[in-house]
Amino acid sequence: MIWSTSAKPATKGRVPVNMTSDLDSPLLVDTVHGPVLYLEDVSVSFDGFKALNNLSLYINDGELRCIIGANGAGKTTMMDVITGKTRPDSGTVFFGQRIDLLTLNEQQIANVGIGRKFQKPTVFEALTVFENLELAMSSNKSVWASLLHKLSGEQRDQIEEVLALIGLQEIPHRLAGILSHGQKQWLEIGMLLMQNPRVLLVDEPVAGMTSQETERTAELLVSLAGTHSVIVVEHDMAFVRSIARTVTVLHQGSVLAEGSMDEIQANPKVIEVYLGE
Ligand SMILES: Nc1ncnc2c1ncn2[C@@H]1O[C@H](COP(=O)(O)OP(=O)(O)OP(=O)(O)O)[C@@H](O)[C@H]1O
Repeated sequence: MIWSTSAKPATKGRVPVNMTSDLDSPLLVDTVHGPVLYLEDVSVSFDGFKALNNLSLYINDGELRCIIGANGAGKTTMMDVITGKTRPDSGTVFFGQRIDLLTLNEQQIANVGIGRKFQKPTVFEALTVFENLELAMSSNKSVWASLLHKLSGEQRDQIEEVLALIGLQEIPHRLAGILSHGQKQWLEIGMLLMQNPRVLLVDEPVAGMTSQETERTAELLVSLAGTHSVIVVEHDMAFVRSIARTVTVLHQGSVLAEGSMDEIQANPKVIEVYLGE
């Protein structure tokens, strides 16, 4: 992708790290002139080994992007860089035009609107579906303070809305511990949604799911795109085909190819290093 001068993030308008109070609202994110997420020339080395090698990646507002790549291609490292878990050795990572993610810590990055769903669900098993969502809404309170806090009508509406989105509206009072694997994954996506993220990073969402659960997850992620940008890292190619508009193939820490699933599968470089394995 070629950047026009106006579309490049303005380094002059960087948000300094100490302005945490201003970073609570996802509304700060300015995407009028460009992507919601902008990674350019990002490199990460572990003991001299380049896990990311001048990686450049641009995610548009509201798009659903699938990232694929063989083991060790750099997918997890890429997500770690976006979410502040790993600091790159070099490169630029912006959220919208103004927010330099490399100046923020993990909590601040979550607060400005980048949510991450790890592969393994981490719901509170002893609490109900509803309580898990309630808890996810309030990032600063303790568990008990959150649960004893009286919900406003608006908050209740938000929980009901998310329950419907994740398909658990019939079972809000079921303990999370007895949900199926798929339901736990949806609940965790719901917990992320309670924070109103602008960007959602989702790691292998359908691993271990039944085919019915996989189908339901595809519908859920597709329905989230538009109002959120959704980045899905996934190995299941049939699933990727079922949801993807644009697929990015990572290889040895940089982008090998990008395009529709048909373009990717016909790309000789991709066939050689990944699909042809
Ligand atoms: N903390 C670390 N220390 C040393 N090497 C690391 C570390 N994290 C990742 N690597 C190496 O960097 C490379 C990229 O790893 P990464 O986990 O990003 O790949 P991946 O595409 O997510 O792979 P997978 O599909 O297996 O999860 C791998 O060779 C990995 O061994």
